[in-house]
Amino acid sequence: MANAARPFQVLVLNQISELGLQRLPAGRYQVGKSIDAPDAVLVRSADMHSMDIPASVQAIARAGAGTNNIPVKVLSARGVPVFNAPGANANAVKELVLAGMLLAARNLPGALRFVESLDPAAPGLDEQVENGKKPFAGFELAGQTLGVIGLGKIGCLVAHAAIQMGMNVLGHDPEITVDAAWSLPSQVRKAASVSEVLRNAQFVSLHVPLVDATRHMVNADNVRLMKPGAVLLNFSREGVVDDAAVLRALDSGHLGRYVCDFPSAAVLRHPKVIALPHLGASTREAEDNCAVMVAEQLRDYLENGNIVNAVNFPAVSMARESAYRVGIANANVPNMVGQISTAMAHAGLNIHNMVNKSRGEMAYTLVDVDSAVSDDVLETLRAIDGVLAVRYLPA
Ligand SMILES: NC(=O)c1ccc[n+]([C@@H]2O[C@H](COP(=O)([O-])OP(=O)(O)OC[C@H]3O[C@@H](n4cnc5c(N)ncnc54)[C@H](O)[C@@H]3O)[C@@H](O)[C@H]2O)c1
Ligand SMILES: O=C(O)[C@H](O)COP(=O)(O)O
Repeated sequence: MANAARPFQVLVLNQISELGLQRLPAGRYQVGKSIDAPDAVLVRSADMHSMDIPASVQAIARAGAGTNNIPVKVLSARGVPVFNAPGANANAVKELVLAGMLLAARNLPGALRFVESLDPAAPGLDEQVENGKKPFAGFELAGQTLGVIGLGKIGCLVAHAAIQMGMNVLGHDPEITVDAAWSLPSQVRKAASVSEVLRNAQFVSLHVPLVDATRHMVNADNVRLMKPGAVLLNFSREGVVDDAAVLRALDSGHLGRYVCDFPSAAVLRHPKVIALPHLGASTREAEDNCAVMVAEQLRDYLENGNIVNAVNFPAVSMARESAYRVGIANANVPNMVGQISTAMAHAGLNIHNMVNKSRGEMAYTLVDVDSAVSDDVLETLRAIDGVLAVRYLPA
C-alpha cells in the first residue's frame, strides 16, 4: 500500500509500452523489473503459473486479452483482481488474420522463398520469374466462406472485415454477448456448433480464450469434417488446436494449410504450416492501447478501489465523496454486507456510501465512511468468515 513515504510498487514482467507506464506517475508509483514487495504486477504473456506471487500483491494487470498465463483461480481465492484490456488489441489481430488468409490463399510464403532463391546476377532473370511463378497461383477470398469461432472483440472485427472483402461468414459463439451480437453485420450466418462451421467453411478462424472447454477445440474427431483443402487459422492460443491431429490432416492432403501465431516444436518447419511468432498484438497501436487501458484501470483500483475490466471480479465504481474508503473482496455468500456494516457501526463509523456487487463466487464491497478507519476495525473486517482481502484507501 502506498503512503506519503512509500509510492505504490509495480513489478513489470514484460516489455510494456512507455505510453502506458507514463500513466503511473513517478512519485506516486515505483515501476520496475525487480521489486521485492510489489503492490501490483504488470504483465503480458509471461507465465505466472510457476511464479511465487508475493503476499503483498493486490492486483494483476494484463496488458492484453488472454489471461491463461495467470493463475486467476488462486488469485481470486486471495481476493486479488486480474485486470485485462478487452478489445485494445483486437484490430491488430484482425489485420494479421486477414494477412494469414492471404498468405495461405496466394501461396505467399513459397513465392517469397522462390524469389529469395533467385540469383540477381544470373542471366534471364525475367524468364526465370515468369516460368517459376506457376506453382504459386492461388485463389481469391471473395466468394469463399469464412467460419469464425468465438465472436468477441476479435471475432466480430474479423467477421466485419471478411464481409467487406466479399466473403460469406458463418459464426459460432454459444456465449455471445448482446453487444457483440448487435455489432455483427446482418450477413453473418449463425452456426449451432463447431462441427457445423468446420463442415461448411473454406477458412476457419478461431477466436476463443484457452479454457478447459476450448482446449483441443479442433481435434482428431472433427478436423476430418473440414472441407478438402480448407485453411485453419489459429490466432487464439496453441492449446485450442490439437497440433498432432492437424498435422496428420495436412499430411494426408485433406487440410490445405494451418496458419497460426504459435510456432510449437510440432508444427515448426512443416511445409503446409504458416507459423508466426505470436505477433497478433505486436503493433505500436495495440501495445499502446493495451498498456494505457490497463494502467488506468490498475491506478483506479490501487488508489480508489474501483474495478473496471477485471476477469474475476464484478465491475464496481463509486465516485469519491468521502476521504475514507474501504474496499473488501469477499465470498459471494449471505450476510456479508450485514456483517461488514455491523462491524463498522460497532466502531462508531457512519457509512456515507456503499456498493456491493457479485459475480459468480466473488463479491466486492466498497464503503465510504465519514471518519478515519483504525487498524483495529480493518482487522475485525479481515476476521469475518468469507472476507478475502481488505484494503484501506484514504484519499
Ligand atoms: N495472437 C495474439 O497475439 C492474440 C491477441 C489477442 C487475443 N488473443 C487470443 O484471442 C482470444 C480472444 O480474444 P478477444 O479479445 O476476442 O476476447 P473476447 O473475450 O472478446 O472474445 C472471446 C469470445 O469467445 C467466446 N467463446 C468462449 N468459449 C467459446 C466456445 N466454447 N465456443 C465458441 N465461442 C466461445 C466468448 O463468448 C467470447 O465472445 C484471447 O483470449 C487470446 O487467447 C491472441
Ligand atoms: O492475449 C493477448 O492479448 C495476446 O496473446 C497478446 O500477447 P502479448 O501481449 O504477449 O503480445
